Amino acid sequence: MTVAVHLENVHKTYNNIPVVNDLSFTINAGDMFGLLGPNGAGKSTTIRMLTTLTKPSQGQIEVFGYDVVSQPILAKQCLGVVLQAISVDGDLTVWENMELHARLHHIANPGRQRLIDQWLEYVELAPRRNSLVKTLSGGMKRRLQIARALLHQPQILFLDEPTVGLDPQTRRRLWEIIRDLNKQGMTMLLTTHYMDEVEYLCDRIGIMDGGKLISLGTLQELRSTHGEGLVVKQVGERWEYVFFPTLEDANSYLNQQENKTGMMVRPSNLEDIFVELTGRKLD
Ligand SMILES: Nc1ncnc2c1ncn2[C@@H]1O[C@H](COP(=O)(O)OP(=O)(O)OP(=O)(O)O)[C@@H](O)[C@H]1O
Repeated sequence: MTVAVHLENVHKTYNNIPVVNDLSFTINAGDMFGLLGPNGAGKSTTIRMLTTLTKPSQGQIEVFGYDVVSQPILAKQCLGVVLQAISVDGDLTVWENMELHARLHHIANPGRQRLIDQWLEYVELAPRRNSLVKTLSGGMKRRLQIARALLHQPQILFLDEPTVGLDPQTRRRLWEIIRDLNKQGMTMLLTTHYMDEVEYLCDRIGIMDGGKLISLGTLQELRSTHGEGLVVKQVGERWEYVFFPTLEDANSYLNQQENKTGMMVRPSNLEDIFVELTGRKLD
């Protein structure tokens, strides 16, 4: 199994304040990995370190075997990145944005034109190739960012909150693109604070809070660790959640109760686990 990303005891501090704290995990080639966490958890900082945009204060990061600090150029050749802020130039056309990026990556013709055509076609922006980027919708700009990030044929794509601020239909469309790229063999790491996004897209999930990785695994592994069955109890004005190893355990607990008023059993989900781990809900 080829290792795509490896972080070992990674720390990042800004003005002596830790924002990423002792992060260690591995992503294998072909994985679709989701980093879930609330605002300020350290997800963007982690992506910035992984993509050589900022250096870790401590620890080691490798992308496809290349150290991001000592071999940044080689690491950058393997990776594509779609940052949270729309980073395409609004005063250039779609085509010019692609062309500029391709030239920056020293992609020579005739291959350059073919690759631009291919990726614009893929993200369904070919009909808008001569439009100024500032005239595109948010979803189109995001798709352009993705097409641009794929031009130099990276092995891994990093997406920082790719669907934030997009309407539900546009989100779904982007999800299909992300999923399809992964099916074609592209390793993906995406950050998000949307539960449904990780549940729908990701085969492994890392939960970050306060700069730390507080849980890691597949959804099924997380559910097995924290409990697959849940009893929800109404206590006065609030709801109390009690985890049980299995749904049957939760049911038998409920059956033993004399007064079952305000109690309900259901399978646990990612949101329950997140709330259990962090003590709060995501926005
Ligand atoms: N350049 C910087 N200088 C100082 N503090 C920073 C800098 N970049 C990030 N931080 C701080 O680091 C913490 C983590 O921020 P980060 O953007 O990595 O979190 P996040 O999980 O991606 O959240 P969001 O979803 O809001 O982007 C925050 O408290 C943020 O204010």
